[in-house]
Amino acid sequence: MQIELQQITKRFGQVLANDQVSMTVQAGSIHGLLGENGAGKSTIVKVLSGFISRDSGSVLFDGEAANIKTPADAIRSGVGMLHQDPLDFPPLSVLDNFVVGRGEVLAKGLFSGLKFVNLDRARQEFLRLSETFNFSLNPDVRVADLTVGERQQLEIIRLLSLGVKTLILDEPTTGISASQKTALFEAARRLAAEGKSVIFVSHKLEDVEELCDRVTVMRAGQVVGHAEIPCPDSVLIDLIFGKELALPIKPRTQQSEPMLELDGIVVKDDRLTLKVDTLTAYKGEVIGLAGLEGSGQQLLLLLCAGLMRASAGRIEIDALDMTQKPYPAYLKHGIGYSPADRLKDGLIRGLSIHEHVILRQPNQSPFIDWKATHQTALEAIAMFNIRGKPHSHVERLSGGNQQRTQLALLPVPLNLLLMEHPTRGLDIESTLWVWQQLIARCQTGTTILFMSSDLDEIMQYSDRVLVFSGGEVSEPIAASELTVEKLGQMIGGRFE
Ligand SMILES: Nc1ncnc2c1ncn2[C@@H]1O[C@H](COP(=O)(O)OP(=O)(O)OP(=O)(O)O)[C@@H](O)[C@H]1O
Repeated sequence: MQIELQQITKRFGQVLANDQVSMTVQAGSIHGLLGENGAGKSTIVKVLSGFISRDSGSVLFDGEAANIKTPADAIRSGVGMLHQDPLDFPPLSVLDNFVVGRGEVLAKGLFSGLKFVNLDRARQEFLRLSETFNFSLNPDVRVADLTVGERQQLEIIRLLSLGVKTLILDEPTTGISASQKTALFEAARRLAAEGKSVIFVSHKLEDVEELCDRVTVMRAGQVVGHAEIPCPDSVLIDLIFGKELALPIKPRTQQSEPMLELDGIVVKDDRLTLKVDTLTAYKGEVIGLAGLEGSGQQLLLLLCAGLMRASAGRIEIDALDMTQKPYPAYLKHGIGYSPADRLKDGLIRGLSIHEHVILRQPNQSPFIDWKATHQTALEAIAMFNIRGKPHSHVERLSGGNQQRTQLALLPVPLNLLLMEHPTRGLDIESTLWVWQQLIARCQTGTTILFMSSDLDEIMQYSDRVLVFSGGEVSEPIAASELTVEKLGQMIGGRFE
């Protein structure tokens, strides 16, 4: 099915998110959609998939005007979207999620609106599709127990079973393993070979170059260009940002004064027991935590942030014994935490940037100084280059601007900064900018521990790396002694 978007305009209040956007996606192609944070990519694909309505413009499927008002309309017309955070029902089983949105009308009369699902037939179809795409999914486990990559696989086959001919993937490679990414790319290529089309929204140029046939680039709500792949990185970067970008350089840290010392640590959650015999992180050092999601990296970060207690062992930060101390003691001792799920754990939906700034102020007075805090919010917005106003609600900011807001709220100075996926969902320029800020903090003595599923990021910015595999942790390894291939093997459990 050929898709044509013609002069789509969408405004949110004063923000012109899509300004006369036109693009054509050919049947049988994989079409990349690139652009910096806030460029308008999610808005245009949400218009196409019926999640938001356009103000003006038209959508044509195979030359015919399409009237899409809801996601169900879009799916009926053959367009389905895989969201960055899959829109599934975690307490239900995989099979129950698979049958959502389908069924046959069997009854007439009083019950004529009801649809019935033949679960045996659905199971057969589920297993067939799962096998076709090499997705190893168990229909009987709860979705809450799946990894992000498996939830994506489930959503893909659910959409395909509903007859989708154009699949929109919104940043699908963040937070999934290398093998899941291979299976995802193979599935996309298979769909294109069958004459279906894939729209691939991403910030990762290497993924776009590996997968796409052509790309459309957006900036500030408008389409600024199209390119056939292969295309040099420099051309794409120039289209995306309108300028060249320079990599921030991190000087290697001298291992002198310890900042964090762990000894005989055992920390558990309901899935995993993590043991760390000894670990010393030095002032100004960056330690990258590599591993599949759920291998213990987050447990270590939560422990060091005082958000989880160890069942054994000792933790010392900047020469102070913090073992079993409560969370406020960690805050007071200059420990900062930046969670991956910005809207669930980092920021508060429904509150503005200004209100977040107020919450961060030390409350020496029972009264709020609205004028002074408004000024502080303005300064944070200017300093962190946030595209938003003090009164902007955080859930309305683009992903990149939410991350900038979260960083702007971290106290200065900090002894220890613990970060989950510091640049997940950020465009290249924002990623470089975030690391510039983090490197500047290290130069004033802050120690950073960060987890990331992006092995290049781990290699590029870490002084040393810890590899996690099923609760086991490697010795710290100098990043200079690692390659991405070696790191990949270690993540697979080959520590020797
Ligand atoms: N529901 C909304 N209400 C108000 N403004 C919104 C809403 N959704 C998006 N915007 C604004 O529209 C602009 C485009 O946002 P959009 O999410 O489409 O960008 P994006 O290119 O997908 O960014 P990112 O890569 O960061 O996800 C941004 O300025 C954003 O703040």
